[in-house]
Amino acid sequence: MAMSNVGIPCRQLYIDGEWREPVKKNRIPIINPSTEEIIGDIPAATSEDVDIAVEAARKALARDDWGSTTGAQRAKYLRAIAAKVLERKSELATLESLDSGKTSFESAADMDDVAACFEYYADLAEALDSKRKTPVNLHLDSFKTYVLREPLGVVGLITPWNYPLLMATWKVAPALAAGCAAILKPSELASITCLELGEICREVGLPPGALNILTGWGPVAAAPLSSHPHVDKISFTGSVPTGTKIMTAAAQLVKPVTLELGGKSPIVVFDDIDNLDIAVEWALFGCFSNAGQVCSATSRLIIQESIASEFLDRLLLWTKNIKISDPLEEDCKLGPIVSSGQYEKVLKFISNAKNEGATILYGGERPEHLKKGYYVQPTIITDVNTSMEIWKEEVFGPVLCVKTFKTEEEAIELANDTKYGLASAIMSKDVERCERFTKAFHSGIIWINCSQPTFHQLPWGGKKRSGFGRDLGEWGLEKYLNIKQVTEYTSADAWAFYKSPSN
Ligand SMILES: NC(=O)c1ccc[n+]([C@@H]2O[C@H](COP(=O)([O-])OP(=O)(O)OC[C@H]3O[C@@H](n4cnc5c(N)ncnc54)[C@H](O)[C@@H]3O)[C@@H](O)[C@H]2O)c1
Ligand SMILES: C[N+](C)(C)CCCC=O
Ligand code: NA
Repeated sequence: MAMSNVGIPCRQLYIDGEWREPVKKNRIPIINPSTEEIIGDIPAATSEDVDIAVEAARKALARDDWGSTTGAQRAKYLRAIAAKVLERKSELATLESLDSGKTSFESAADMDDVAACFEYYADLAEALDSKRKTPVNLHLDSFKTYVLREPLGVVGLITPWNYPLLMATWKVAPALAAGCAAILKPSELASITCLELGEICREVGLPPGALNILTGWGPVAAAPLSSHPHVDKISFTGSVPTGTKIMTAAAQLVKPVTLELGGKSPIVVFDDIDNLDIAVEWALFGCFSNAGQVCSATSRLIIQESIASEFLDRLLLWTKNIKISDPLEEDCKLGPIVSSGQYEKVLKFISNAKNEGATILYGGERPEHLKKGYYVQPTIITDVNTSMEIWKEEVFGPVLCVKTFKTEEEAIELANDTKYGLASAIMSKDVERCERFTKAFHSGIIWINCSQPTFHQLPWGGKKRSGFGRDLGEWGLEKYLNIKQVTEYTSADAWAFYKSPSN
């Protein structure tokens, strides 16, 4: 096992710019999924702490040092956060790997993305100043009108464990750029780096209450945000069942929500591809990176029959070549699943597929050389039909299922044969065909001749059961703004709708 000399910080809840013990004083153990050992603990917030954090956020909005800031002033904080993340990049990346099982390469890439995302929203915060007040010309003498873009208020940000700090950043950075006050609730399965974000905010002097970070169990520490009368919006990334609960609770208060949920995304490969190995690598990366714990994982390979056998042969060779090890080991390409619960779920999906008559072409088990840790081999499943669970449900593990097609019509039908609609990928050198598929795919993200590359300038989100609303890009900022129209009557004349009693 690779050793790490990075210590796990012992933190409290980050509320109102300081570390505070949870009211009920409870803590949750941190488990390293590679060793199954307890390596520390995190505070477990309850609704009492949520109330205190919401109050701190309200006060921050009412105070000049946060509530009256310009975008340019907020940008300075965002840039300072980005700089601190880069300063601590190697330590934060190691913490992310220890907590979530993510390979050190992927954790380091996440930290670069985190810093770049804060920088990007710093740019947008600055740009917001010139758009804060936009006149609207009605071509009327008697009215002057304009539109204000204001911070929406107090926002609850509830995030998952698969990209712990990155998924939090996709929400925290635009929320702060917009001038909102936020309460972040990261996943209980991986919260360490999000708590460190609290320390970074403290160090850069972010005004107290602008960002509060509550760790804890979802139903106890996050659910009260959805039903809190003083939380103006919930932005959520996570599973469909939790998203449904959040939307139900928020609906009682007509509270807006953004839901970034799961997926069962297709990757369609045509026989006109120039280079088999290049396509094979994208298929692999699309499903096995981050141990398949990716909402947009292209976990259904839909391959043209004419090249299926050759493609699968190459796929097997590449898959066997993946280094599975402790995530901190050099060149590790596949670490463990995040927790024992998720590990059991992934294994159950594989055994159900077998029981339903599918073939486990490769993998499906714990790698022999790893006796401890929540490791699953990269798994390829064939002889799949469209009524099987493995075709329909999100596994959130390194499990690829394969189906073949003959015609383009059949391919698109298979691709869209899902309740989800997050991402879709096509591999083909035929430009017009790629355009046809771009239009025909029912999803919010399209990848052409690749799978997974993500840029923070572009909108991220899905349709159907994958949710609605968008993170990232200008769309990721807009949802934290209240659009306020202002109409001023500028005429000296009476309105003259009613008869004046003095006449
Ligand atoms: N679309 C995307 O961008 C995206 C990105 C990452 C993950 N995901 C999805 O997330 C899922 C995996 O993440 P997960 O297991 O952490 O999801 P999850 O739904 O179990 O948990 C997500 C968050 O919700 C909280 N939560 C749990 N119960 C809650 C409740 N009753 N009310 C409010 N919050 C509650 C959890 O504590 C956690 O912080 C997968 O389905 C995956 O596809 C989607
Ligand atoms: C495509 N990325 C960068 C892996 C991000 C996926 C976010 C959701 O799991
Ligand atoms: Na963990």
